[in-house]
Amino acid sequence: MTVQLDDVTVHFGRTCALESCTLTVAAGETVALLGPSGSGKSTALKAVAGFVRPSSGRIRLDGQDVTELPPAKRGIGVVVQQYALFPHLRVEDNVAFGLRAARRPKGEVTRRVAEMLGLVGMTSYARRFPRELSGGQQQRVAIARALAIRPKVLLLDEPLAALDAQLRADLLIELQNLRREVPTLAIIYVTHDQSEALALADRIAVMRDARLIDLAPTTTLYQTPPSAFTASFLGNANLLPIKSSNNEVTVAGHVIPGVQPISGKELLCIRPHAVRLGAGGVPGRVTGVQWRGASYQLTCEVADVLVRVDLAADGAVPAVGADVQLVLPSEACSLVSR
Ligand SMILES: Nc1ncnc2c1ncn2[C@@H]1O[C@H](COP(=O)(O)OP(=O)(O)OP(=O)(O)O)[C@@H](O)[C@H]1O
Repeated sequence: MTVQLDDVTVHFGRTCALESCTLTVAAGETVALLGPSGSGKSTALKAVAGFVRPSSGRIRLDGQDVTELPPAKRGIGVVVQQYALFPHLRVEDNVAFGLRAARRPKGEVTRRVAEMLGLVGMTSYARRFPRELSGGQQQRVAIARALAIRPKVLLLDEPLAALDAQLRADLLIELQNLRREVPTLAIIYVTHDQSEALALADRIAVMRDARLIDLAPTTTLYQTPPSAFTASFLGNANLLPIKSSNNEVTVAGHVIPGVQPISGKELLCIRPHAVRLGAGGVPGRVTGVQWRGASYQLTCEVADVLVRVDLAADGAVPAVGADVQLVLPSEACSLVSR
């Protein structure tokens, strides 16, 4: 099922929580809404679910306008950060809840509950109460419950935020498996954690100050971000001031081969792992060396900017104070606006 936000604006009193948001998520596609706290991610999700009413704009599912439809009639599965299971119901009854509310036949409910618990690896916990489960297990049950009604759209709002690092990693893998097993599901995944967005999403929509500012396939956005904000939000980024003239781009007076100027783009973005040390690069001086286990991170001063460089831990590492040349391969460079 295709999910469409068409020029959706949401106000809470005087606060504009979402401004003119337009986004289409195709069947089988996962789009992450990524952005800092308060940027409007949850509001966008709630507008799709029907929990908040847009001040203007329309929500469409497979082209059908559902803006006026109550949440329960939209056939959407929702999972939020605080698992919100019914505490007095056993796991199996939590998962069965939506099916029973829809008055599905008993045999079907039993079959479907078993199927869903199998999908999230919780079959042996069917008779437990939520309080007898870990956070990660509760979140698995919440996902099973959301999927039990066979929604064509799944909305996930920071589903891993309350979990510790190991559980987050485990559940991220489960969600990847889920995508394979329910290949037509459209998923909108709200997070402020770029690693979750990178791991899961086909496309990422970056939100800032109630606006969707950048939207592109995940790898494109990571490798060639259009703005400094998106570049930094998606991971470590060096953002180096450039000068453009005669079809050339220079960093600290040094021409970067293969990079063409673009009007309005004043910074060169390159990830620390893409910078190499070698002859013919931009001259700099090492000001810091940090061991990170699998790599070293160097800080190098180039003119008056600091450039971070990741070097494999098994190679030669220059000492603090050493003069180096930083090679910026053109295929790893993108020009971004401030
Ligand atoms: N029910 C509400 N009443 C009033 N203001 C609200 C309400 N819900 C959200 N807001 C405001 O709308 C803006 C966007 O909030 P939203 O929850 O969508 O952000 P978010 O990006 O999901 O943030 P977070 O990552 O912290 O959950 C914020 O300024 C918030 O304070």
